[in-house]
Amino acid sequence: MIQAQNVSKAIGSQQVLTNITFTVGKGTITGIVGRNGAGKTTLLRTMVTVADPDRGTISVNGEDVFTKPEAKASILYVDDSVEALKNYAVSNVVSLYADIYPNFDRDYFQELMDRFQMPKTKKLKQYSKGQKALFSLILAFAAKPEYVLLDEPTDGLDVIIKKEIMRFMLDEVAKEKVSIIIATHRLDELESLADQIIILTEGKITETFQLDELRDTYKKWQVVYREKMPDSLSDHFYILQQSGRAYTCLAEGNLQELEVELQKTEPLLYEELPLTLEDLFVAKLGGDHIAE
Ligand SMILES: Nc1ncnc2c1ncn2[C@@H]1O[C@H](COP(=O)(O)OP(=O)(O)OP(=O)(O)O)[C@@H](O)[C@H]1O
Repeated sequence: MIQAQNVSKAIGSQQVLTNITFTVGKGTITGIVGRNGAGKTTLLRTMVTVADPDRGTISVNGEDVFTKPEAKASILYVDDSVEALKNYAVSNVVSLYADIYPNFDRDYFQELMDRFQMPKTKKLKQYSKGQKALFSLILAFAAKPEYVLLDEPTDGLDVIIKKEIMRFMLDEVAKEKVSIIIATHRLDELESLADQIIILTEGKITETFQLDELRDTYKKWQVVYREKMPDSLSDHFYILQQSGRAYTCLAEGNLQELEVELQKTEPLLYEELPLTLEDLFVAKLGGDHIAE
């Protein structure tokens, strides 16, 4: 388990992180979502001690990462540093990783290279931007860390590869019990992936959501009335969209009771629709916090 407690950091005169507190459990995926400049990268860099906090602590399984090097060694941060190695041969970069990370698994590395059909080039610079991003991920997971921190991991990747990577990450979490923390400004990419979402706004955590709990408390329905939706429903039903007499709404609370309430209003028809993260965010935060 990683725990950040009251982490604060200023860069120059700017307060970049303020009282950041959260927990990441073993074998889970956490999304840190925020707009550009919200402090996501600074938070990840602090977690791997590249940046020092002014206050607060970060621990792995109870051990402080700043005082216990072995605690830090279980976290691997994937940024764009592969770009800096672009003049190196692929084999040299693999050797470098194998030297740094004692659990690096060369067979698994090769398996992943084949799975993602990575071209057998000699130099890293022969990879496209997307292939370099993919290569960084392959290196990271082949190193078999306990925690992987990813900064905008799917930037520059096409839709098909993105989907494959999402599936791959879910497999890794299920199979290897690795925990993944993804910093992103794309909420939609965390759909059906994250267990927990942390919203970072101007360096502060403004919301933390456990997705299981959210899905137990919300339901989305499309409801059509002969005339309009009765006012009696509006307290527990958040209208996401209205088109004439058809409403797409989100119900919050005791969902069984609310469905009975809905039936009592005798709609012409109503049906349940799949819930998306974006719906939840619009309902919960009024749309202001959706990172675009
Ligand atoms: N080395 C630095 N010098 C000065 N300011 C910095 C430095 N690094 C970060 N900042 C400032 O800290 C704030 C947070 O930056 P950070 O890169 O952590 O945000 P981010 O959420 O990762 O943004 P993005 O989504 O654009 O990558 C920004 O306002 C940025 O300008």
